[in-house]
Amino acid sequence: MSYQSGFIAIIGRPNAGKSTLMNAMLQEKVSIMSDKPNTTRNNIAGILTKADCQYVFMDTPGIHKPQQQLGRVLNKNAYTAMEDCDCIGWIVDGTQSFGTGDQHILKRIETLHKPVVLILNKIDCLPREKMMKSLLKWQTVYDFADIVPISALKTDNLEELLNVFRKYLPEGGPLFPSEMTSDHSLTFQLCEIVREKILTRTQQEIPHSVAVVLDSYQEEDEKLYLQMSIIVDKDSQKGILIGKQGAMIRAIRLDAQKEIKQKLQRPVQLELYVRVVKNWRNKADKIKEFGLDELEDDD
Ligand SMILES: Nc1nc2c(ncn2[C@@H]2O[C@H](COP(=O)(O)OP(=O)(O)OP(=O)(O)O)[C@@H](O)[C@H]2O)c(=O)[nH]1
Repeated sequence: MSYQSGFIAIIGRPNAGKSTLMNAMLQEKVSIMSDKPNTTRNNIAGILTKADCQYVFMDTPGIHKPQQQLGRVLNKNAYTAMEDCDCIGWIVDGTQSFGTGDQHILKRIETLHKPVVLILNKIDCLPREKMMKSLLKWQTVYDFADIVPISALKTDNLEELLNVFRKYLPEGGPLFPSEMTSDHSLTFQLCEIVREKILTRTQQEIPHSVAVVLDSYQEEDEKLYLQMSIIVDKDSQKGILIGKQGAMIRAIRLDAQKEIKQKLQRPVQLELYVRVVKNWRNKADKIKEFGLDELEDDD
């Protein structure tokens, strides 16, 4: 039997469960996850290699109505993945009904003429009757190549989803080495771990206002010394992130340090600094500098 390989863009509204799904399919954490919308900012490739097939999943930022330049860049990252893939996996939160956000995604999809698999997620929260109703509704929305109900969180029906995706991958050899699970650098992954811990511990505007960059990376014997900057766009946010007597930043540092240690299987010392770059989310050069706009800006 011949080998198949190709790109699958996992798209959807913020919080639909894109990153949870991708990590569950890969059985490895390649994308950070949180209950805050717009957790994912970059297109992240997660690579799953099987004996006769290689899936390259693109986890994309949630498509939303942008308020800032950063929001426009995030949407653009998602649209590019949709244009460049072999198959689109549109994931929706099954507990929510079809809304204007979905309408917007639909309009984009209609222009692309690609196979679209509708993934009805969070069925662990849906009584069977509601799930059937929802499936019927989605069938009327578009001529989907397939519709697959799943729970990304409970890893329910994921084998079926992989079998469905496979139908739409072209014949061809592996696109990446079989041992590779992500296309992002270690630096990117380490900064994302820190950002995830910030998202988990903070509320309101903070999660959307931060960027994390690596300032220095040094190895001494076995130990790794990392210095990172957390960028925020207002002085008041700096105060919140540092917290009372430094309690918040200490907690974030310890959470992140623990996960980085586990990931790298070696001793790690992490230092974090909070810097204010006023209104950075509206500055194209800063968005690029912080690694969020990987693409040429053509609109
Ligand atoms: N109950 C339930 N919760 C889920 C499921 N999948 C994801 N979630 C939760 O939904 C929230 C958002 O999940 P993410 O995977 O970060 O969503 P996302 O679509 O990547 O979000 P953005 O990066 O903001 O676009 C998290 O709190 C997840 O735990 C599921 O199958 N069932």
